Amino acid sequence: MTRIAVLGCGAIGSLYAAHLTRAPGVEVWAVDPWAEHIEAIRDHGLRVTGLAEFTAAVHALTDAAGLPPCDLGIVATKAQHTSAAVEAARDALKDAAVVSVQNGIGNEEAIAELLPRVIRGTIVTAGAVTAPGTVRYDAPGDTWIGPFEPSPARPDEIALLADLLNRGGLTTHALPDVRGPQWTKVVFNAATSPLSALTGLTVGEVCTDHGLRAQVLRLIEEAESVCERSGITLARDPRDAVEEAVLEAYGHKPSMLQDVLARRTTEIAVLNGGIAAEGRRNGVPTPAHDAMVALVRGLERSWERP
Ligand SMILES: NC(=O)C1=CN([C@@H]2O[C@H](COP(=O)(O)OP(=O)(O)OC[C@H]3O[C@@H](n4cnc5c(N)ncnc54)[C@H](OP(=O)(O)O)[C@@H]3O)[C@@H](O)[C@H]2O)C=CC1
Ligand SMILES: CC(C)(CO)C(=O)C(=O)O
Repeated sequence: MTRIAVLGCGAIGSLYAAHLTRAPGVEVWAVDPWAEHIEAIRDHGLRVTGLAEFTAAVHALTDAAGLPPCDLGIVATKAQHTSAAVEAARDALKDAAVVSVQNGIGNEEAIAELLPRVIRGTIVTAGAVTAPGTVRYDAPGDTWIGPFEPSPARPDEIALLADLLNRGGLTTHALPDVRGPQWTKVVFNAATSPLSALTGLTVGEVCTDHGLRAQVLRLIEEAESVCERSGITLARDPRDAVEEAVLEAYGHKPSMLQDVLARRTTEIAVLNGGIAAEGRRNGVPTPAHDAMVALVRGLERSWERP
């Protein structure tokens, strides 16, 4: 039996937790502070709607102190909660290989500060929690996992996680180096999510609006210059990811827009902020990404008004 902890049981954590229960010999434990959601999962199971329709039996907790020792961990909180979530689950995960399925740059570094064996991950799966205990699966998408170079998980652990995700129904690729797919996703998110968050438009609406599309392309070009200078080879042209999003996820509200609608702090610091920081390290100017950071931070600040 493989015991897997999922830290953060929101949209992505719920999708990964539910699908993993479909792999043979897996026990899934999910942790999330949202008491109503956890109670609904305990009482009725975790319900998936949309692209897949099933209900999964997941052990659900509001406090990571109740986790048993686990073989694998999946971090699916927003980036700003990574350290707190992993710290709380540290005992249960001390012998586990732990993957980040989050967006942005720096989550693996945060996990590796607390745990010894880390898996770099990136995903294109999309969804949203629609009611306590229910997650809607919005867009299909692959998952890429591989060693986090400074504190790598063992190859057999990475292969096991890939196998279980595949058997659970989430197409997963285990690669020796996941930086290309990860940066491709980061560039896509940074080029589209803040524009969605600032306008309230879905990813498809942003990418098909004449004026906004020009900004999307400008953000992509700027990020490509950063990657080029840093020696990061993107796995694909981010413009193709934009076309794909229009076709496959037109109506999806990116998680950054979901945050803005709920007036929660966004992940702008690890998306556009991550690209801008990498640019600064290597002397590549990033005025368009800097503007996105300033605008989204300004929006967040406006919520502080009484
Ligand atoms: N939604 C999507 O379609 C996609 C999201 N992603 C990425 O996946 C990651 C997760 O996003 P998403 O699922 O949308 O986010 P959600 O906000 O839906 O879920 C995150 C959950 O983590 C919980 N949480 C906060 N702090 C802790 C903690 N200390 N321990 C355990 N749980 C905690 C949150 O609770 P609370 O709300 O109370 O803070 C929330 O329920 C992000 O990095 C996002 O960018 C990637 C691809 C697509
Ligand atoms: C699904 C996708 C790609 C949409 O932009 C995403 O990563 C998000 O919602 O944060």
